[in-house]
Amino acid sequence: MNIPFYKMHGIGNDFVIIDNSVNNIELNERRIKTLCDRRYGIGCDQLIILSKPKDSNADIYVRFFNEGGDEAGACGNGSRCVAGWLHHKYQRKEFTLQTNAGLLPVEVIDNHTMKVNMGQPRMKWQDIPLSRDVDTLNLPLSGDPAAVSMGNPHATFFVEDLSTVDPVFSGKMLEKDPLFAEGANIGFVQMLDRQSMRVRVWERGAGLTLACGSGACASVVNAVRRGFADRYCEVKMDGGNLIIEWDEETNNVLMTGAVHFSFTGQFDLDNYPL
Ligand SMILES: N[C@@H](CCC[C@H](N)C(=O)O)C(=O)O
Repeated sequence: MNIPFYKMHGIGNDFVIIDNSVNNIELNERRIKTLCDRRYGIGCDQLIILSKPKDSNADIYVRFFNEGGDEAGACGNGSRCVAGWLHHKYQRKEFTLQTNAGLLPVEVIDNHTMKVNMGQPRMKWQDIPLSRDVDTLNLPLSGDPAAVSMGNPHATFFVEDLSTVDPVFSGKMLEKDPLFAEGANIGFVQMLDRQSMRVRVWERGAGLTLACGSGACASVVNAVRRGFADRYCEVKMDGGNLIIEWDEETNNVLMTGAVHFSFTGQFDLDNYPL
């Protein structure tokens, strides 16, 4: 059985998108891992499954799976790519995505630029979630990171010089620290000035990616909380740049950046056994 898929990326963070409202394929960890595997499958950082929304205010229900097989509540770049996919299909300028982290309004700026409202950051230790009651602005870990949830858990390390950090070594070690009840995405941030920063993120369940949208949001939120940044920042990642705005009135975090279709195709479901 041949299943259509769409390969997209948001500044290098790449996704395989499957419209399951049409196909209804059965998913399990093994099948997800195989689809995401760059050696044997199509290959991507995250698999995105679209289906009919349960909420009548939403246009589509979106689920994100890391290449490791686990499900994530939020994915910023993935949400922007789904906005690009919807725009391509329906030629509208506004959509609402239903995700496991809530309803996310998206705005089409132009054919390749999408703005997602990622909602309000959560800073209480239980909401991140951490495994115990600690100050989320200064976690009791070496390097003094700050934690926040953008619908998924993030820890942000502020460093003087990003070129001295090995995000693979440190990320691997920290992702599953017992302080993070459900693991965490580990971000490393070098402030350039109050409105720009360089960021690299070791993603939970996916490793070092070229960009992480929710990680960019978390970096700006934590930089503002620490007094390092203004609420409007350019975040420079290995794959490109994002504009992040943390709105003072609504407390929502807005993310704007480019999305691109890489290719579309079909895969034979029989090669992806359950
Ligand atoms: N690439 C993403 C985040 C994907 C999920 C993350 N790895 C997690 O497990 O929370 C983004 O752009 O936000």
